[in-house]
Amino acid sequence: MMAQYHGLKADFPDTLLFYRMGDFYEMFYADAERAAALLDITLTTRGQSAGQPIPMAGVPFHSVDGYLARLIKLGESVAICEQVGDVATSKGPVERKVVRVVTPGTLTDAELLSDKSESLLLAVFPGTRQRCGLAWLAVTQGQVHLTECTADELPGWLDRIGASEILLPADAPDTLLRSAQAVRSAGRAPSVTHRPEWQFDAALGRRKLLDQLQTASLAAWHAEELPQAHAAAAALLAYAEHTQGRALPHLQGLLVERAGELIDLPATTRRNLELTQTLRGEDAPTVFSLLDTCRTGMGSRLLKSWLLSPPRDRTVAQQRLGAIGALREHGLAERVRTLLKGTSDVERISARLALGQVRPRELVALRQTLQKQELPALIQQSLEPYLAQISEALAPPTEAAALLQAALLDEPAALVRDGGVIAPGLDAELDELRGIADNCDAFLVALEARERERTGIANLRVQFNKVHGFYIEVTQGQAAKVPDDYRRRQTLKNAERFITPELKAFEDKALSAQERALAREKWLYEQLLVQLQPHVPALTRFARALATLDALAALAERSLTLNWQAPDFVREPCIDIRGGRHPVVEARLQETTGAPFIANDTALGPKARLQIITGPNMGGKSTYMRQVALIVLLASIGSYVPAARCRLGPIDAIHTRIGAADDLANAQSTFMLEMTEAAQILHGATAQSLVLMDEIGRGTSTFDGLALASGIAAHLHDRTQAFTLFATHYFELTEFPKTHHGAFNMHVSAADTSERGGQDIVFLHELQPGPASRSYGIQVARLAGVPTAVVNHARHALARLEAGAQEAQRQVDLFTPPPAEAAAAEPSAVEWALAGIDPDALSPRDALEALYRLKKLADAG
Ligand SMILES: Nc1ncnc2c1ncn2[C@@H]1O[C@H](COP(=O)(O)OP(=O)(O)OP(=O)(O)O)[C@@H](O)[C@H]1O
Repeated sequence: MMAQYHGLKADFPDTLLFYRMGDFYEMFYADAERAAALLDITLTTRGQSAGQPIPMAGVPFHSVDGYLARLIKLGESVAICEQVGDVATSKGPVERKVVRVVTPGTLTDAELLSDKSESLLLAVFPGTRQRCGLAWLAVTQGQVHLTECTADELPGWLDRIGASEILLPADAPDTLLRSAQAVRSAGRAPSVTHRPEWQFDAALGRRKLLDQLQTASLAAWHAEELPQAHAAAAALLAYAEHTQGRALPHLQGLLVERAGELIDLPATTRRNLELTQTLRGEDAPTVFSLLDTCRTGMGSRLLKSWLLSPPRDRTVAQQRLGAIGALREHGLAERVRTLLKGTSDVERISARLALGQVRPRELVALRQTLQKQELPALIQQSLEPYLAQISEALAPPTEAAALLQAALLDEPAALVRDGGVIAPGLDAELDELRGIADNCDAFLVALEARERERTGIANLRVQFNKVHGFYIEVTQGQAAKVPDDYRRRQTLKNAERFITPELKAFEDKALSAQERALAREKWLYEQLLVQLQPHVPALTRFARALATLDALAALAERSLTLNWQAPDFVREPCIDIRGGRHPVVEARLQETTGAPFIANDTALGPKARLQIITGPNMGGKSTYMRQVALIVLLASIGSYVPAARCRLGPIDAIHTRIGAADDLANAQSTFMLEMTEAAQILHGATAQSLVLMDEIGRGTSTFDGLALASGIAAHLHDRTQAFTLFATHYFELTEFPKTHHGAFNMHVSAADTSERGGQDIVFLHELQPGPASRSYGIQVARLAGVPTAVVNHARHALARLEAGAQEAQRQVDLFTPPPAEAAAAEPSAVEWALAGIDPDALSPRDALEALYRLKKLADAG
């Protein structure tokens, strides 16, 4: 047995091997020690090897899911090895096989997956000449995604994809490994798995994709010219198949994603806007938790993917807005949502069906969903084109429904091996086997009656004994009358005992009827899965339509409940918002104090593109800036927005530099992090980007900070020309608009009632034109309970400082650009890029690409 174990383990050196022994999965040697530590299970020993006891640890097979879930969370992978041979006929240890490998990026088990998020597997091929290929998928979805990018762009892509597991070639450079390990998806680093280099082969990948899509060319997907991505796809598909122990017939979609198609949402933006996680790492309250009133898991997952990947092109958003508009009418959204209640997760069930892992109860849930006919009929009533399109895809695959109806009991057992899954009437043999087991006597009585009639022997008897089994007994006097097909089994003094082919067959069946009924059910179930396979693509389409409708209906419901309005998209550059609100803060206020949220306007355009926002702490600056970004994002995914009106021009990115959380894990100081993020924004933002800068520079001394903040504001205004919201505590910056025509001052209002005999400062949260008249830091400190003596001290110090500062400011002009020579001393972006090009090493295609790149840089500069 240990020899068999070692043979199997050799194929999975880095994976925990769960070796099935009776009712347990056992682990040995280092696996046992690791699992015992991770799972807190007992480490024992078994037998000896080279004079040493063999460490062993095990988990019971019936509770394996819980242990798997814990191991996967810890980033481990597990190879499940089952007994596949027949215990009764095996000589030596029963044949065993690894039937599948459970890894963080290839989960399919309903118990291990979250309803609301995908578990993604990503393969990265470092490629040649600085061009990387990426291919990714969720095994529970039907689509492979491809892209190619430069090495510089890679971290951005890794962040956006947020894979649970990343495949790299064994010889991947260290920089790539570090980039992969730096990604955080839901607060966790992905597990990195190395695969042999030869698996990253472009020709192989292309062929695999063609096979998967059953097509002769990838041109229809615009995926022919992506050799690096093909190489990644080769490793991706091979690994996915390897883990599932089979082909993945349901992967029939391909999507090429190109940089420039999506609005850029860097990881910092996703975090700062608290899109799917709060800054503390919780799931709620977030924008997604507020939006997600979907009725199904697949709807929630789709909505989340919409939120995180807003397209730049407005076609999709317009389409969704049209559908939401129609769903808002005549209570259609609510009717749809009522019908969607109780809908099963068709997407995941279809994937598990394709992988042969689906359980009987999932199929019954699928059947119930397929039998609901009201939804397409209801949607059909709407004349809205996108809903009409969805309604067509919502016609359930009736043949699959019929197969399921005929095959399965209404309340089947949880597992096929327990029996009680297949419906009566599907299979005569199973019905008979069950009949025998349930009703052996009745069969024998009926047989006896038939044989008496056939032979004319009135006292013929059908009987059973343990030694001889079933027999037909005829008295000696009547023995001559027996038909030819009677075979003598035993002769007694005054009776003959016979067996007939029919009775022999019955005997075989009866003796093992129950066992055989179980085996037959298992076989029939497998047959059912085979028969259902051709319907998987239709089921996947059906699932997609349901999920889309669910997500749209949720957005429609939200827009009605939260009083949101449809945005307008325009060609001219602008962000024009009337009565904008921060949806999450508004909802929180309503839940807690019941205080109203104060709506604010935003008017940004080419001539007024940089707001300098001042005002007291707690005044609402961060809330205001985030709300603008959220309204832009929500509009871009095709949702209604929390505003009375919103006109929005083209947007290519939302950049944010907010807050000052130390990134201790990466050993970066607050200030270093602040500047790294600022640098990324200054390099990445364009005139179509929205940039949020919250108190940049406060991580260092006043002069340093102020000088940097003014330099950054000037760059964003003069060079980048992005739409910028620039919140600051440096009053000096309120002078900025005087010399920069595209900048203007705004402030959040507050009233200090202390001077009028009141106790507190009152925040009005209203954004008003012009700079704040004064700083309220000291009032806020008093509000927070800082001792009066300290507050008084601070007041005096402030008065002295202000007097000094006025004097100093007269002498320094912060916003004068540096002398021309100093600026020229630094090479421009184009010069930098040129220095990095070696003309002799370029192919004609690369040269052309480089030329385009340089041109773009020059234009941006
Ligand atoms: N428009 C608004 N209407 C009602 N309440 C608001 C509004 N804006 C902000 N608030 C309330 O004020 C609180 C503080 O807002 P916010 O964090 O935006 O202030 P801030 O000016 O950025 O403060 P700091 O400079 O200290 O970060 C919010 O948590 C919210 O409860």
